[in-house]
Parts: sequence; C-alpha cells; structure tokens
Amino acid sequence: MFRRKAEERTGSPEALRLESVRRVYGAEGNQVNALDGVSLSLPKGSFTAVMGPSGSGKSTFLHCAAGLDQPTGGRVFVDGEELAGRNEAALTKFRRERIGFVFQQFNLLPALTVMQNVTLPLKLAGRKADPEQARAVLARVGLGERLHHRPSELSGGQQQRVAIARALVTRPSVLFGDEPTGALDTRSARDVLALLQEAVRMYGQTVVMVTHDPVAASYADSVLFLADGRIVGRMTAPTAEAVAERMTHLSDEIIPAVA
Ligand SMILES: Nc1ncnc2c1ncn2[C@@H]1O[C@H](COP(=O)(O)OP(=O)(O)OP(=O)(O)O)[C@@H](O)[C@H]1O
Repeated sequence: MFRRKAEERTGSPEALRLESVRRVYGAEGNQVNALDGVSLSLPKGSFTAVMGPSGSGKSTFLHCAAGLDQPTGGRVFVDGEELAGRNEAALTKFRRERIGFVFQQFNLLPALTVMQNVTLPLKLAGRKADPEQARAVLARVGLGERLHHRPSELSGGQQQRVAIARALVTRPSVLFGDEPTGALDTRSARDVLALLQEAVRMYGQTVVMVTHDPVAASYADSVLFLADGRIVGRMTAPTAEAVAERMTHLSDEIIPAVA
C-alpha cells in the first residue's frame, strides 16, 4: 500500500517548484528580504537538505514552500498545483492531504497514544483511519510494539519516529523537516535520517529538510545553500566534510571581517 508512489496521484514529475519566490517582512523603511527571488524544481523521490547561516531564510523558505506562510511575490507549486488562490480552509485541506511536516520538537499530542497520534492526520483529512495502515507505517519506523504508549513513555528518537510515521501516513507529496534531528543524540539522529532516506529510496517519498548539521545534510541526495535569502549554491552527492567546508566559506562570504 505504501509502495504507491506520489507521481501516481497527478502525473507531475515535480514534487515542488518555486518561481522567483520573495518574502519581505516588516513595514516600509524597515524591511527585511527574508527570501529574495528563490527558484527551484525538486523532482519526486528526491531528498534535499537546505543549509545556510542563521538568518539566511531557511525557515521562511520551508514555511512558504509548505503553505504555512504566504510569499510576498512569486509562485509555489506542490505536486504540480499552485498554492496561491485558495482560501484558508482550502489551503488547510491541501496541506493535510499533500504535505507532511516534521518539527525539531516532535509536536506529538501528549494525551494521545502513539497509534492515535498517527491516525489523527487521516481523521483530520476526512479519510478512514485504517488501523492496519497506521500499524504498517509504525512497524516501518520500528515502533510496531509501542502502539498504545504515550509520547512521554518514549525516548526523543522514538518520539521523532512517531512524528515521521504521522507525517508519512497520509502519503504526502512532500515531507518537510525543520531541523528534525536538532533535538536528538547522535545515534537517534542517525536512525531518523536513515528512516527519511529509506522513505525516499524505497517508497519514492520526497523529503526537504532544513538542517544546521553537515552530517545530517550528507544523508540527502543534494544540498541547497541559502545566504541572504538567495540560493547561492547546490551540491549533489554531498559528504559531511564537503558540506562543512562549503558552509565555512558561506559564512566568510557574508559576515564582514572585523578590522
Ligand atoms: N516575522 C518576522 N518579522 C520580521 N523579520 C523576520 C520575521 N521572520 C524572520 N525574519 C527575518 O528574516 C530573515 C530570515 O529569517 P529565517 O528565520 O527564515 O532564517 P533562518 O535561516 O531560518 O535562521 P535560523 O537558522 O537562525 O533559524 C532574518 O533576517 C529574520 O530576522
């Protein structure tokens, strides 16, 4: 069931497309160009890491791409469909059906069991919350034995794996991760990254992940580098060393030297 690839939904080969996306914050005279004309196309079944110095626009990029924030200019397409031009209710519906989100702090509902957390997005999307489907995705993330536990009874790594199961259960067109390993120890982080990689390689999922960690970025197929709201570089088949090296130079480029 989970082998059904996203492209079967619309036939579009692109999971995500941004055309000259801009996001300006603040009133006139005091404006910040958080995103300054970002264009990209990510194919289905790709795993992309987004890196850049603090304040370079990574969160803004993720929020605009996932329909959580509205760009000031430009266009965003998910699975071939433009996000703009929908009212809030229609956008929420689109997000529930097509977009998965994994946060640094897991954001599980503490009063619900693992199983209930994972079936919730299906219920919210008005789909039948098939327990078999939820069990299958939880088995995939290695938590088939913890269905009736509450988040507080799990380790951080296990909680993040529940969050990934919850994001995958609707078979989203794109799974966005905002520092998904930022709160985890090295070993749990590796497990979570391997899981994301498996979702891409075995199940054709598309993943876009913001991270500060060159090791985490090395699990992706390619890395986009942001600086001052623009894409300033791209690296395919990244290694942690090469990413760290590129990041060092990025910081050199934008932080003025102190005399
Ligand atoms: N709500 C807001 N109002 C005004 N400026 C904002 C707002 N949100 C972000 N910014 C500014 O936009 C720019 C990009 O911010 P963003 O949070 O996207 O960067 P980031 O790369 O995610 O940073 P970090 O790595 O520190 O989380 C920054 O200069 C930031 O100060």
